[in-house]
Parts: sequence; C-alpha cells; structure tokens
Amino acid sequence: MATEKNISVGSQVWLEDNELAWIDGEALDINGQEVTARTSTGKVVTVKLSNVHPKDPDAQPGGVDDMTKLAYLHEPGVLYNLASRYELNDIYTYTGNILIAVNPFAKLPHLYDVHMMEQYRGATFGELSPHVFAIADTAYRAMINEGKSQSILVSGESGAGKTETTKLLMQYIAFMGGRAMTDGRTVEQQVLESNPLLEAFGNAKTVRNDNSSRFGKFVELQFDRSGRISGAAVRTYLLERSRVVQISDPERNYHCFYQLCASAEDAEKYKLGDPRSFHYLNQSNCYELNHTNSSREYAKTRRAMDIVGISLEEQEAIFRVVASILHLGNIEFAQGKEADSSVLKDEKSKFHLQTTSELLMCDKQSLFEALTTRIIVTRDENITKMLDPVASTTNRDTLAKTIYSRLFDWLVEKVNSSIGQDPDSRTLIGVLDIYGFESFKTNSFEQFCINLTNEKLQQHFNQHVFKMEQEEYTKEEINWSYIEFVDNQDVLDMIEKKPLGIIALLDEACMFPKATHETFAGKLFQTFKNHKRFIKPKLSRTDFTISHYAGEVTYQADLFLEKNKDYVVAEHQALLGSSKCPFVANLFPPSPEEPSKSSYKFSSIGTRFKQQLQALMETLNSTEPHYIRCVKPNPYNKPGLFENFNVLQQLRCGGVLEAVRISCAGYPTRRTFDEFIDRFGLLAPELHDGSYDEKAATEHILKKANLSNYQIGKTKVFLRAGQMAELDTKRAEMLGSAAKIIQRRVRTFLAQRELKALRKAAISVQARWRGKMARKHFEALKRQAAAIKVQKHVRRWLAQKSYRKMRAATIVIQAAHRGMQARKEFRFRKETRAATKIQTTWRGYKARSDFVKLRKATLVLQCIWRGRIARKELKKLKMVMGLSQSYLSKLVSS
Ligand SMILES: Nc1ncnc2c1ncn2[C@@H]1O[C@H](COP(=O)(O)OP(=O)(O)OP(=O)(O)O)[C@@H](O)[C@H]1O
Repeated sequence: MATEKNISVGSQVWLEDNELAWIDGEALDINGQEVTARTSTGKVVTVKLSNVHPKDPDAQPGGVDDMTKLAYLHEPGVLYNLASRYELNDIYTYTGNILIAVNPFAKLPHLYDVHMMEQYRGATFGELSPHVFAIADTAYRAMINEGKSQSILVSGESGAGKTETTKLLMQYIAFMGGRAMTDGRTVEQQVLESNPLLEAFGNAKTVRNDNSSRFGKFVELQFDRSGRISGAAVRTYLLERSRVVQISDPERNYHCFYQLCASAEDAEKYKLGDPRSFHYLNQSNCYELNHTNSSREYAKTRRAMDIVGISLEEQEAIFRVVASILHLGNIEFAQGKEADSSVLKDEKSKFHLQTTSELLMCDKQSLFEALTTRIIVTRDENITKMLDPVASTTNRDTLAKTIYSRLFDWLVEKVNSSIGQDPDSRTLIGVLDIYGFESFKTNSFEQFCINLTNEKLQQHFNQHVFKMEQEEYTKEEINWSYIEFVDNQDVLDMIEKKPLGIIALLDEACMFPKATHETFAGKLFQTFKNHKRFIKPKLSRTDFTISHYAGEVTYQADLFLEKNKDYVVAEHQALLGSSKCPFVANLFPPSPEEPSKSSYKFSSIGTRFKQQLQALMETLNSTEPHYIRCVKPNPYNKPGLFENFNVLQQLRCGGVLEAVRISCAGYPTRRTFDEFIDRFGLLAPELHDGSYDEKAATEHILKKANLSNYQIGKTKVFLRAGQMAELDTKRAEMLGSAAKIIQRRVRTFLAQRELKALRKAAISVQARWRGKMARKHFEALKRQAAAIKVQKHVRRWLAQKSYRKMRAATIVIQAAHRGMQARKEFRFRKETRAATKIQTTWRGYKARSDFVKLRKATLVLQCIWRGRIARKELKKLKMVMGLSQSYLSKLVSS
C-alpha cells in the first residue's frame, strides 16, 4: 500500500474530472504543483498535483474484494474498485470488516439461496467472496464463541438497499439459529413475517424508493444458551406521521391504504372504493406501484397478520381504523355563521363524518365537536373556542396522524408480544435498519432528526473504529502514529446538550405560547453565533445551517415547532378513549397525568427521539458492532448504472473513505495474549513445554506463521487487516489435519473393531456353515455309503444273479456239454461197442473165416498131414485141437 504521491512522467494516474469525478490517464509533465496528463479519452489536461493520484498499473480488471488490498488507497482507487466489481455483478466489497453493498436493482436469486447460506456457514471471514451472509455468520459465531451480544448496523441513503439487506441478514440468522415452533409458528418465522406487516403500515413510495421505510427499525433477536433464537423484539423509530395527511406527486401514502381500497370485499364493507376519491390519497397522481398488485399485497398483509398472531377481530378493527382515516380526511369544512366557526362543507362531508363515526364507533356529534372546537381550561371555567375551517382542517389532520401513529405503535407492540421475549436470554443480535444521512433542497424537522441519528451512529462508528483504536494503541504502548479523524461530539453537543442545545431550545419554544419559528431561529443564531458547526445563511431569517460530519445541511425552521409537538388533543383523547370499539378505545388509554390546563398536552418529539436514540446507543455500546454500508449506484433505481459522483458522496457520508484509511493504517484485529494463545497455540505445539511466557509465545506463533508488521502491546497483540484470516486459515489447516489424524485413528479403531466383530461373526458363520456343511457332507457321505452298500448289495446280488445265471448256464452248457460228451461218448461207446461188436463180429467172422480157413487148411493139412502122418498128426492134431479150443473159448468169453 502506498498513499503518498509517487508520480513521475509516464506513470499512470487518476485525475480529478468534472464529469466522471475521476478519470485515468498518463502523466506527461510535472511542473511544480501541476501535472499535465493525457486522459484515457485522449484529452490533454493540466491539473493540480493535489488532484492527481497514482494509478496501480497492475490493478486487477475485476477489482479486489477488500479495499484494504488495494495497492494505492485513495478515493479514485476505492471508487473504481467498486465500479469495476459492480460491472461484474459483484455487489459486495469489504473494507476491512465493513461490508459495502451496492444496490443491484435487479434480482440476484443465486446469491441468496440455501446453497449459498450453507457455503457461508462457519466459513472464515474473508475466505469466500464478500457477502451479507458472511457478516451475519461472523456476528453469529462471535456471539456463540465469545458469548457477547452483537449488532449489525445497516446504513445508507433511501433506496440504497438497507431493508433488503436487513431481511437477508435475518434470513441467514434464522437459518443458523432456527428454533422450535411456538404455537405452530417459529419465532424466526414470526420475525420474518413481521416485515411485510410493518412494511404495509410503515413503508410508502417516495421519489427515491418505491418501498421506502418511513421509520427506523432495530430488530433484536434473542438467543438461548444453545444458540437458538428464543425471542425477538422490534423497536421502531420516528415514523413519518406527516405522510398520512400530506403527500406530493409522485409519492404515495402508506401502502396499507391502497391495499385496503383494492380488497374487493373489505373495501365495500368500509365504504371505500377508488383511492382517487380520498383526499389523503389523491394529492398525488400515483396510485399504483410497478410490478405490484395491491389486492394481492392486501392478502399478504392479512396472512402476515395471521402468522404474527393478530386475531381476526383485531384485523377487522385495524382495517376499520385505516378506513376511518380515509373518510376522516374527506371531511371538509366551510365557514360557519359565527365568526371563526366551522360547519360541514357539504353532503359528502356529512356522509364521511357519519362513516368515520361509525367506523370508529364514536358519537357523530362528539366527533364533529372534537374537530371544530377547542376547550380552553382556565382556573375558573372551561371555555369552548370555535375553530375556523382552516383550524378545523388542521385539527382533523392532527387526529388522523395521531390515530395512525397509535395504530402503528399498537402493531409494533403486538408483534413484540406475539413473538415473545426471552427473559433468560443472555445474548442477542441486533439489526439496525435506519435512515441514512439526508440533505435535500428543503430540509425540515424530519431531516433534522434523521441527521441527528446519523451523527449519533457516526459517533458510535468513530468511537468504535477510531477513538477506541487509538486509545487502545496508546494504552498498549504500541508503535502507532495517530490518524486524524473528524470528531463530531461538538455537533452532538450543539444539538443535544441541555439547556442550550437545539432540541432544548426547540422544546422551550414549543412550551412558550408566544414563540414562533422566527423567535426560535433567532434564539439559535444568538446561542450558536460563534459555534464552528453552526452557520446563519445570509439570505434567510429563519433558515439555519449545520455543518454535519457528512456535509452542510440548511434547515428551514418554519415547521419545527409544529412538528416537534406530539400533543394529543384532550377532545380527541376523550372522544376515542370512550369509543364503543374496545380496539379503538385501547389505542387511547386514559392518561395517568392530572388534567392539564391546556387541552393540548405537549410532549416533545425531539426530546423523546433523543432519548430513544440514547437507549439505542446504550444497547449498541453493549454489543460488538458490525457495519454494512449500502450504496445506491444511481438515483434512477436502474440496474447496471454506476454514477461516480453519487456514489462518492455516499462513501463520504457513510465514513467509508475514513474507514478505509483507518483499516489500512491501523490494526483492526487485536487479542489478549492468552486469547491469542488459546486460539492459535496449536500452530506451535512446541509451546506446550511451558518454557515461554505469554508474550514470547505470542510472538513465537506469529513468527512461525511468517507474519510481519503486527504489533505486540502490553497485554494484547495487534494484527493488520487480513492477518487474523491468515492465521485462521493456518489454524483451520492444522485443525483439519489434526482432525484427519483423529478421524483416521478413530476410523482405524472402528474399522478394526468392526473387522474383529466381522471376523468373529464370520468365524461363527463359517463354523456354523462348516458344521452344516460337514453335516451335509456327512449326510451325503452317509447317503453315499448307503448307496455304495446298496450298490454293493445290488452288485453282489447282480453278480450272484449273473453268477447263478452263468453257473446255471455253465451247468446247462456243462450239462449240455457233458450231455453232448456223454452222448458223444455214448455214441462213441456205442460206436466203440458197435465197432467192438463189429470188430468182434468181424473178428468172429474173421476168426470163423480164419478158423474155417484154418480148419480147411488144417483139414487140408490134416488130410495131407493125416495122410502122411495120419496117426502122428492125428495125435498132434488132437493136441492142437485142444489148444485151439481153449483159445477160442477164451476169445469168446472176452
Ligand atoms: N440485494 C438486493 N438485490 C436486489 N435488489 C435489491 C437489493 N437491495 C435492494 N434492492 C432493490 O432496491 C430497492 C430499495 O431497497 P430498500 O427498500 O432495501 O432500500 P432502503 O435503503 O431500505 O430504502 P429506504 O431507506 O427508503 O427504506 C428494493 O425494493 C429492491 O428492488
């Protein structure tokens, strides 16, 4: 970062420009306190050195997400950074811890869906792109971690996007701290639903915003110990009452009037109709809003009333009162017979008086008298004073404003009592959506109060960002060069101090019957003639100028006295306090005070507002603040149009430029040593041996984290913007890896345990399985064995059978064979016997033949032999014959 002017010939520069505020160019020549340069549009210009700033040649085209990262920190750098981001629809940018939100005037739903909320949940600040959710998350986590209440201050001019931003903040906080149901509706649902309800009654179309909140709002979300939303309270500030009776083109009255006129059934019931026929609405020609359907909005308002817990009877009474105000506004007066008296102007007025009294459930004549007379209470008697038509009309408008503001206060109270407060809640997150600094052509009491609010908030901002910073640095004795800032305590004293502050003088004037705005202005000139924040304009006797922190504003004192008086006319009080409608009567409870001498009971709006602001400041001071500065990029509510002058003015008024300076120059983050070590000690585990003292340990951690440029004080460490985030990232990494180790171990342990269990189970299953299988196997074996046995039996049986068969066959064969053999043998034998027989026969034959032969031979021989040896041979023959006979007998016997 470098803020000193480091400009040389040829360097890139920013030059002040009448059209664009700042234009870029190249320095051509430097001549003492003047620089000649060629602008990017080609023009050669010579400007004062004080109106030239160096331009970062390496600047990223899409800008940086935190202004404190800009290399050159100055007005054009900041402006063009926002412009180039806006061009890319990056509407959010940080300035240290402050979020700048440039209104896109276009729906960007992707930026706000649940997925986005999930992303920002618990994310380190600065880790993700700047976002309204990041601020809400930081506040929520700080509340949870540190147990300290938080506040988020949303500021900006009308139409800059405060209310939208507030709604987003609440949505995110409800997302984080959503809670159990009460009576069928969650607390956060009721809080969120109170928005459309309060918008219907507190918002109106203005020149600058179609849905402009005409009141300030501080929503306090209460949390229980576990970080859940346990209750909520809505505090409102300074509703613009004058709008009820007076509007100018092209603005509108409060939305609820148009919604009721558009609701077919109810409009008829309350004798309403076209808004053009009602004086409080037809002072402007604007009746419709773009892209808005009033009857649908009416249904939404009724639904919101249901959710918030407003009963149907109450709803009926509310809209009856709203209708009565419109009819009241149509009651016109004409000069009466007596001087300074009024009568109803015409039949129409009679009708509206009648309808108003019916709707408010009060007596018609009493209503007429309350509008046209005033009772002056003196010591001796009550004098009734007639009012002329002008005074009666003013009186009528006063009544309308009073009824409406009481109704609005009732709604706020009802919202609070329905949602419920948590008396045990220790922490809260407050979201403040309040009007930004205003400076118009004509500035009246409203602008005075609004600008007082902004002075207060600026002081709070100053105290927080500047004063406390510097005091702290001094106390901690760190090396720090003081940064000058504009302290606005003197303006606040001038406005608030008693007995000679502007508000005190105004109250005094209001209570003094003869005082006028001229005497009031004169008193101011006299009291503050030497005050450096007070200027008396030359051309006016009743205007006065205050030099606010954001610039000079000239106020017209004309209506200050009138607008500061919050009196309730005693007649009005009496009339409506005795209404037959309990709701209306309840809006006007009897005053506990003694009856005053005057029928007007003065109470100062300025003083009450001052007290409200004081109470708000006390609440804010007890919380840790977070700031969101909303910026309106153009006055036409057009998307994509970024008007430099317009934006610069808002950056100045919102203290953004000062904050940029302090954020960069100072040390936006600090922690006591023990807090720091507690948080970041894990970055240096070696510290656990206890050999360092706290200060040395802190330094050791910072050195180990490679940080430089920090400051070590007496009890605290002071860090530059972004260093905390850097440390947090390192811590997150460390915690992440530690968590991974633990997870790994736990997972291992769990896995092992599971594995063991699984193994045991598997073994048991296996054992059972095996047992079953074994049994099955055994059964199978048994069956097999049985089968084998059967088979064996069968086989044996078969074998036996076949054996028997074979044997039988064999026997048969054998038998057959033997038979055959026998037969063969038999045949053989038979044959042999036959042969033998034959042989025998043959041999017998042969023997006989031989015998015969032999006998023949023998006979021959014998004859021969006998012849010769007849006697010898006879003897031999006889012997042979004996032998032959024995042989033969032998043979025959064989
Ligand atoms: N984040 C956003 N995204 C889209 N549109 C937005 C956003 N913020 C604001 N707007 C648009 O700008 C309009 C004006 O915003 P909003 O009503 O919040 O302004 P405001 O600052 O509350 O004004 P006032 O002080 O008049 O009430 C919204 O109606 C909406 O159209």
